[in-house]
Amino acid sequence: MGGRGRSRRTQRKHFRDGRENVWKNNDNKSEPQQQNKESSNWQPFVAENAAFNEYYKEQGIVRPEEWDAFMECLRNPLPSAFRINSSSQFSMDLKSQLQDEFTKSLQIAGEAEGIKSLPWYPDNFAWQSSFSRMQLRKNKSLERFHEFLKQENEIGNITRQEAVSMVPPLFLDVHRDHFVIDLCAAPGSKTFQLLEMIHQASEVGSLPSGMVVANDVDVQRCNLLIHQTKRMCTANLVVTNHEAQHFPSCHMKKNHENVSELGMTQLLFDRVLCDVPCSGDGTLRKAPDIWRKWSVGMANGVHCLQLQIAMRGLALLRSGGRMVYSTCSMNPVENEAVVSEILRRCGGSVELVDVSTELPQLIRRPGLKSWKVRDKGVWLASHKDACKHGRSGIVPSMFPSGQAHLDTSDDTNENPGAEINEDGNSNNNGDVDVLVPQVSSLPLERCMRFVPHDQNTGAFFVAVFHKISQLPVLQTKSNKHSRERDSDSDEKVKQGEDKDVNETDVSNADAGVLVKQGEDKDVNEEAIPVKESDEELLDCNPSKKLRVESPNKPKSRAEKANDKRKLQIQGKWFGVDPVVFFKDDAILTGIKEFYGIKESFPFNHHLITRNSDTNHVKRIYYISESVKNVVELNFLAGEQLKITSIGLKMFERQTSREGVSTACVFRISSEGLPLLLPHMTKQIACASPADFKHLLQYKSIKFPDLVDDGFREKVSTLSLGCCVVVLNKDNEGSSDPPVVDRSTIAIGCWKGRSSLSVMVTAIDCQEMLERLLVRFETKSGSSDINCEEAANVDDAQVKEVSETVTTSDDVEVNKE
Ligand SMILES: C[S@@+](CC[C@H](N)C(=O)[O-])C[C@H]1O[C@@H](n2cnc3c(N)ncnc32)[C@H](O)[C@@H]1O
Repeated sequence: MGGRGRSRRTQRKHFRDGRENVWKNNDNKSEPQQQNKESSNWQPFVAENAAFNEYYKEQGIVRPEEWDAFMECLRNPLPSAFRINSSSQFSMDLKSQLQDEFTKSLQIAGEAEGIKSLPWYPDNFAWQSSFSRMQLRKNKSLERFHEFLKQENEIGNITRQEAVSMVPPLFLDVHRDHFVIDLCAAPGSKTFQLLEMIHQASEVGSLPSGMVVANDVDVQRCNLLIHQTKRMCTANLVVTNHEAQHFPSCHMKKNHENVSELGMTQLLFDRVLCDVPCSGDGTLRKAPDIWRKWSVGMANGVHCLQLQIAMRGLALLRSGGRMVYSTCSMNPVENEAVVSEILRRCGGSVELVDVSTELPQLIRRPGLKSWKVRDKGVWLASHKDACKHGRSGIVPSMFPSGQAHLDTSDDTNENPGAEINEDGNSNNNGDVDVLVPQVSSLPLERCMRFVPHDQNTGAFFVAVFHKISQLPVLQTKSNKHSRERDSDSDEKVKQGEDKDVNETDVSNADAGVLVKQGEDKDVNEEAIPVKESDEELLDCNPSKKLRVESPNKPKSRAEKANDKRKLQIQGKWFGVDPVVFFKDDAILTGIKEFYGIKESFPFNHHLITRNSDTNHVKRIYYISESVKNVVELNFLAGEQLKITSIGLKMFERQTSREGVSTACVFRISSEGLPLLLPHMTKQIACASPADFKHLLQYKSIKFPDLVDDGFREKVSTLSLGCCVVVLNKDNEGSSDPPVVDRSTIAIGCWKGRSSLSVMVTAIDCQEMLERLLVRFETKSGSSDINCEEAANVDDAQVKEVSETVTTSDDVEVNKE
């Protein structure tokens, strides 16, 4: 069924402006220069950075003889790539169009292909073009292809995504029944991919038993994430807004009476994706401003956060589950160093998976076993060097051995340590650390490095972990730092919040202290002293506290004045509408009766709103069984999750400008229609291809202008208000209600007093028209859908859609 995705580009704009388009200013001659060089602040990008060269040559990330090819590739703009949404109704049509039409039309005379499918991506669903985004925008001969990409991306039939960025979800091995969390998810291209995997091969009208939690700390970027994932039209997604390293445990108190009913007591995941924030130098080809900004400090500065996030990810992972850690950075401090520290901290409870036999066509290189750390122009081969030089920001886990050098008291002056200074000259004083960098004994060759010149991509790093058993118990500290943290927690308790498992888990996860593993041991139970070195690591990146509303907090004047919104901030989290199960029996019975929703469809307990005031509910969202369980658990755990978006918009309150009084004020939203239609028995009419096409073309048609008598008669029997028009593909008699399958094409409409109007956005109408034209033309050469009857409909007769069609096109954050 059609009608995927509502969208506008506004929300993407600020993000795009920040990250892309930067090649516009690039002086690189491989791109046409379109910038007005007269503009006073125009600065060419220089694709060169001496510190970058020095750093990566020394780290040996590519062999010396490859260096030039590596740099040459990095200086060239990234070819644009995209993925067909495998769960889209039109996925096969799109694949055919790419294979049959664009592969030929984009072939550069006598040169390589203009587009080709990526051989390592399953089922030819991922494609890469030979053109950069800039070329697509500026080159007239690529206009049709560019329009195709934009439209299909907006609808949700494809996702434009860098090729190597598609790799991490592939190694997660996601199944339909998996609970998956994407801890750093915005802007959401990997979340979208995960959702596709969950939904793959779903029967029409049914939902998978798995679900995805997509989290990001940044509210703006969370909005982008919501915007991206809305295109997927899924009831199996929860978007949250937490610091990943502090992601709540969300488990109910032991012996809670609802435990058996719910079947789960704690929110654990089968799959965890940690696509962590990073220095991003793997994206140099699409963001050449990084050439100017790059410094070693960028990587050193995020190492601790990356580690904390990954450790939290493992704590949230079920035993037996898989976690993928990835960055778009080439820096070993953000990559192999983090992986090594994870392995050290987790002992035998986590292993690095050898995935060398998975996706054999994907070219990858093994992780580094040896590297050095650089700080403020000085090379450091061990933590000992860092101590000698008073480099407090450099922590033991950045080095291959991970070993802390604790005693810095006497030998600082005695042996200032070896170093290579800013000019690259050795200041070595005889300390072998620098000359012979540490070599890790961990199986880091199992990590995967993707370098640009191997398959004309960006650079990426991916490591796959398997959690064998519960992590070693991470303990509360008995020293001054832990006391400080404890006093924070105490304050929270005083403020009225339950001392919950989260906070304790958070500090423990931060500490990441290794102690003996205890079966079924609660993380809170034991207190074991920790080494000072762990304290250093813990403290290297202090994080902000969760912002929790305190019930006893006196109200500010602004809050008092905001009484109208009072009900909407009754949830636990400031600024986030509460998640409320919609239980208004009268409305629900009315909806079920109006659309003839079958009893077999799981309905009543699957509807939620974001408004406690049920009399003024505008939108009702549908949630899958898996998401319902998570919401219920979250309530029982004291609303640990800060949920910014959840579920699939299924019904929207609709008013008619004509003043038509309808028996049901809730219309079916385009997003919800594909799921609901197979379970509906009323308010459905089957249209001939000609009438269907007219509706898409003219948006509103007066009853006498409907071409097909049978369709006109059927429409006359429908109640006033929302209805569904299904395309009668073969133009033959169909059952009533029609049999719905994956190929069924349907649109939401509004039956007014004198006309039938579509309730689908313009872009969805256009897309559907185009797809139908292609399908019908291919099938019969000259088809009904391509008929000229539209010409008989006098344009003057086609008035504007008379009813208010409320399509919230911008990012909708499940707000009322
Ligand atoms: C590399 S991007 C993720 C890209 C995303 N996975 C995708 O494929 O579209 C890293 C994200 O981490 C988020 N982030 C940064 N610090 C974070 C934290 N402490 N917790 C959660 N997210 C964080 C950033 O806002 C950013 O959106």
